[in-house]
Amino acid sequence: MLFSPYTIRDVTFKNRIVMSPMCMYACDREDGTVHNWHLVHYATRAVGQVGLIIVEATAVTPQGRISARDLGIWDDNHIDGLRTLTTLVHEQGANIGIQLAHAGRKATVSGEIIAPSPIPFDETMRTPKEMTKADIEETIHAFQQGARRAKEAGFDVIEIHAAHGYLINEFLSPLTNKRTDEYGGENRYRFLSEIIEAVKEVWNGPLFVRISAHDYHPDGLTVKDYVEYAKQMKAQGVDLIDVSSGAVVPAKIDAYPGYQVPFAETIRREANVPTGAVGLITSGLQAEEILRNGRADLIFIGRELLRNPYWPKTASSELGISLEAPKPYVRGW
Ligand SMILES: Cc1cc2nc3c(=O)[nH]c(=O)nc-3n(C[C@H](O)[C@H](O)[C@H](O)COP(=O)(O)O)c2cc1C
Repeated sequence: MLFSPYTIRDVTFKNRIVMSPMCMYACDREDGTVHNWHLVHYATRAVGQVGLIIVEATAVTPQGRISARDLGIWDDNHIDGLRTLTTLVHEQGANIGIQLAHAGRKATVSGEIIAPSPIPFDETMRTPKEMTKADIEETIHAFQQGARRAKEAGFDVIEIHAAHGYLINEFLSPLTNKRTDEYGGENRYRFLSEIIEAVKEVWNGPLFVRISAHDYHPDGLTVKDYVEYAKQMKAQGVDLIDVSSGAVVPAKIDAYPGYQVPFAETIRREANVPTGAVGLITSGLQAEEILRNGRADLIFIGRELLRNPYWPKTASSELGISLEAPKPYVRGW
């Protein structure tokens, strides 16, 4: 199944292997524009026969950057570089998506940082400003403008980053959202809901949302809560939930092969929505097991693709499948 195509809306990925979004902190001029590094890095994984490449967390506002060297999509000037990137990846036969992100209280750029509530991540981080209604509206609009620019740049998929303790995740979790207005309490989902709505006004392609399905804290959210959120996302037209976990509050995570797969499986079964599995998936057999047992629909590979851009080739050999080579490589494949 790993090498069978998968269709969402009008886009068909040639296999189920997804390059997980990974920050490169490689913008040269600290202005968020695509650098040669990004072109080489992503195109290499396309040559390596990854079906769908999801470009790293890309900031929808300058203050929403995790670091000053993050990619950005807050200005129309970013579109040209991103279009060069999508063209290059398409030429190598892969699909390409982008992760739209706002770091919230985990932003490390200079200037004010914002979050649903004025609570710092830990003692080393700054205290964020509590967002006003106007801040919330502006940020939702920034996600919409980011989606519009992603469309103009030629991306096939948009992934909204609602995981890892960044801004949207901070609204979802009761550990970080202490608001008493209509974005807090029972309505912690509202911010994400309004972002999805705003994005869908300008984007009708495949839409993924990455979540942290467990807060790893006694008072935090668990996968049960995320089954309910996932049902709402599905009702709003989200096509796939990319299931990660943690990083909302400092907590030790016991990471072992496939440690997050049970979350993807539970959400897939109980919310009846396609899921992506991610986290220490490093072998073809492991990926095949996840797909065949109906635990997820797509397999996201992170660090293993940093070590080995030809991982799809490695996985196909492991599964005894012959994978077509890029033409110039036929003699050595
Ligand atoms: C260098 C690096 C950068 C990352 N940046 C992002 C990111 O931009 N967005 C995101 O959702 N996850 C990010 N992650 C998490 C990965 O996408 C992935 O979920 C995680 O590494 C677990 O998968 P793996 O065991 O296959 O690496 C990053 C991970 C690494 C190692």
